Amino acid sequence: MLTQEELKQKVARAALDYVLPLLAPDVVIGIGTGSTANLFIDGLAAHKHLFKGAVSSSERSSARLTALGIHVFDLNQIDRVPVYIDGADEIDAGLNMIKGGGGALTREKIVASVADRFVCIVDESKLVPCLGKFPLPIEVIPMAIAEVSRRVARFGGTAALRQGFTTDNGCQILDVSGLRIESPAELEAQINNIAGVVTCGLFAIAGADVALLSTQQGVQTLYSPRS
Ligand SMILES: O=C(CO)[C@H](O)[C@H](O)COP(=O)(O)O
Repeated sequence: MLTQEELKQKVARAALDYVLPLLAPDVVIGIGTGSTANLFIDGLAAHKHLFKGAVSSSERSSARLTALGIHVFDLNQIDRVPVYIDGADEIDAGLNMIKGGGGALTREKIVASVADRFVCIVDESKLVPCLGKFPLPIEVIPMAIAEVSRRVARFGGTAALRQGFTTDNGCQILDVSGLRIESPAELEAQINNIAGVVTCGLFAIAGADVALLSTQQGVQTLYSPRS
């Protein structure tokens, strides 16, 4: 029986196998945030001579990439990102996700939106029939915390301020529990439309294109029904 850590290592290796054929001297790849993404970064470092560099979804990942000798570009300098590799907190069969457990959801959404392909790397504990057991992170402009909390209560959720945490964008995170997420894309649009919300951690309007799912039986590849 593989541990969750071993499952993460296997999916990080599978992500490396996925990315290696895409690497070329002019290629900049997108890299996410979290323990699974970290394992991918560590494996990628051995191949740094094969590609130009990376754009990253957090200061933490940028620091790790830089320390391993992978050049990190400002996204404003880059016009093409062939692939974005990142984990998730929950993913469903339609490759809709909840992300932001590490608080990097906004930059994750930005880098993912630039990338041609979002490849989500998860262990099987993250695959759920319906999103919402994992509290939904929402990045909020600090002055709007009380009002956004009241607004999300209308969707059936209870918001808790993530204590002692400030995002890379100088904002705060509300973690919303108790949501029943039947239409993830619809809820994503509704929450993102609340004044003061930077973005919510639902990735459903544009979910992942591919998921590499690490199971006890091996790594499975799932494709988005949208693609
Ligand atoms: O969205 C994220 C960070 O904001 C991560 O992708 C998510 O929290 C999964 O992390 P891990 O790979 O450590 O389980």
